[in-house]
This record gives sequence, C-alpha cells and structure tokens, in this order.
Amino acid sequence: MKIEHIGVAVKDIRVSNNLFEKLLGSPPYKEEEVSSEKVITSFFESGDVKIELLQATSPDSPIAKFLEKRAEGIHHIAFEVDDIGKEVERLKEEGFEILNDVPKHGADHKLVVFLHPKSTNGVLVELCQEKKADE
Ligand SMILES: CC[C@@H](C(=O)O)C(=O)SCCNC(=O)CCNC(=O)[C@H](O)C(C)(C)COP(=O)(O)OP(=O)(O)OC[C@H]1O[C@@H](n2cnc3c(N)ncnc32)[C@H](O)[C@@H]1OP(=O)(O)O
Ligand SMILES: [Co+2]
Repeated sequence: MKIEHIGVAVKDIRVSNNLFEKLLGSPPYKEEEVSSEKVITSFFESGDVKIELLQATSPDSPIAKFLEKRAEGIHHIAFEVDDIGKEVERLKEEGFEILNDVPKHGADHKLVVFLHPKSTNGVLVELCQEKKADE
C-alpha cells in the first residue's frame, strides 16, 4: 500500500497554511470542509504524498478531542487502496479493528475507512480509495 497523505491536526488552519506554504514553497492546492468529520482540511503536495491539515469545526470533532488530549502534530497516515471493501475484509481477517465498516465520504474525492490506533501500534490509519463515477 502506498502512502496517499499524512494528516496533521492543527488549531488554526490559516496560521498553519502559511507555515506549510513557507515550508514546502507552494500554497495548498485545495481547501475543503468535510462536515461529516467536523473538519476543515487543506491539502499540500509533497512529491507523491500529500499533507492534509485538519482543523476542527466543532468541540466534538475527532480533531478537537485529539488536540485536547495531545497537541498539534501528526494525526493519521492514509494509505491508498484500489478496492476499499476488499482491503477492509482482508485487514479484519488479519485482526485489525476497523472503525467504520461502511466507507465514509472523505475529502479530495475519496472514500475512507479508519483503523483503531490500538490495533496499529498507536497510529491512526486511514484507508482511502478514489471515488468512482457512481459513488
Ligand atoms: C477529512 C476526511 C478524512 C480524509 O478524507 O482524509 C480525514 O482524514 S478525517 C480525520 C478525522 N476523523 C477521524 O479521525 C475519524 C477516525 N477517528 C476516530 O474514530 C476517533 O478519533 C478514535 C481514533 C476512535 C479515537 O476516538 P475516542 O476513542 O473517542 O477518543 P479518545 O480521545 O478517548 O481516544 C482513545 C484512545 O485513542 C488514542 N487516540 C485518539 N486519536 C488518536 C490518533 N489520531 N492517533 C493515535 N492515537 C489516538 C487516544 O490517545 C486514546 O488513547 P489512550 O489514552 O491510551 O486510551
Ligand atoms: Co485523512
């Protein structure tokens, strides 16, 4: 599986957009609110991998909870898959804990599934599949 993006939890996406623009030398190529996850995202290109900044839009967002318990920083690693349903079945058989069996609509035209960090050495893992025309 190839890394598609690295998710970074931030308090203020405006401030962090400026910071990452200075760091990477180019601005985010898109910003998108994903209301189901209660986040605003922005995406930067870094070679083949993307950096996804995530700011909470509500106190019960997973990002708000993460920032409460921890601090700004790496929140998840997302791996690209061709067939998300098939990968979910394979990973379940391997004993990983899937947080959502039914893929959710993520940012940047993706369907996404998360694996609980307690089953992945403390790293929150996202699987993402490019949406097909009818999804
Ligand atoms: C924009 C859409 C999409 C995309 O297209 O790219 C996204 O990236 S959305 C990103 C935001 N959405 C999510 O994170 C959804 C999946 N996450 C969850 O379901 C929950 O956050 C969680 C991982 C199940 C944790 O929720 P919960 O159990 O309610 O939180 P706790 O604070 O009680 O944590 C329990 C336990 O897990 C540890 N934890 C929490 N988040 C992470 C994390 N990102 N990485 C590593 N570990 C994490 C937390 O520290 C607790 O550990 P202990 O204290 O040791 O029990
Ligand atoms: Co993500």
